[in-house]
Amino acid sequence: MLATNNKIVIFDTTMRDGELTPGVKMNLQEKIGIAQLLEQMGVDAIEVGYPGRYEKDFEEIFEISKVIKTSTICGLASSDREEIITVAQALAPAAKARIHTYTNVNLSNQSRQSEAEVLAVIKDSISLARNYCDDVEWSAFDATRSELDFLCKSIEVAINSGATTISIPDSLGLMLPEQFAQFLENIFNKVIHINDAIVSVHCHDDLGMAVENSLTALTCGVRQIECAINGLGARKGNADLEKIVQGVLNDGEFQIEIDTSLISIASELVAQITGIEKEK
Ligand SMILES: CC(C)C(=O)C(=O)O
Repeated sequence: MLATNNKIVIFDTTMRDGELTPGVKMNLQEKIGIAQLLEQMGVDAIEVGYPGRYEKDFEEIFEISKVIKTSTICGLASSDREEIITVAQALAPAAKARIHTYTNVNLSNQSRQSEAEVLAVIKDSISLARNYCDDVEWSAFDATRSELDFLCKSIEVAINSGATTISIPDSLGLMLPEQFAQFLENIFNKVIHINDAIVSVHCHDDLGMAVENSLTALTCGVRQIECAINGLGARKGNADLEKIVQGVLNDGEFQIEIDTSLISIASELVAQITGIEKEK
């Protein structure tokens, strides 16, 4: 069943996935400047870092959580207990906090765990995150290379365990728009409680399809798009925030609350900090 609400949540990952762009590192002051501009712009959720993996990200999330009031501040963790507790501690000062936790659902990638074990990991990690935070996003890492029935079972467990946003990443950017739409439609048809959570997409641009795939996803019921200023992100990057916002506005069917006049200022600021100009 399709979602009926037409509000699109804009989730920015310039400072988390964007920091995986080859050669890019941002310091605390730079991240504070970017976060303030994203907040002014009206970005709903700002992902600042991954403190379980990168020590410097703890202080960045903690300090940015003190200054940002209207946008949700988000930090990433794997399903590991210590990583979830660390991100919860980093988010402690936030007015609006989100724990984003992920689990690899492509079992062909890891022969160590059975389906039942992975489902238990999903349940335990999300339940733990919910003890700290009412707003928990769960990402099905490598979803587009996973087995569909297992992916759907995983999503059902994630929702039943308290995830409020479910993200379906195209982690390696392998999908073409029609394929991705069919894949998402299958998920919406098979997961019984899918409309109890906001469904998100996180598309990588390896085939140059991140923006098109993300916008196509809206017609399938997706209501959050993960994107980055100047399309920064691992390998070829993530969906470019400016193109996503413009695409949503042009469509006219969805509601979005972004001050578009600030996007070029953010683009220039991020280009100056990273040394990477936006591709036209
Ligand atoms: C952790 C997840 C969201 C990710 O970055 C990816 O799948 O690309």
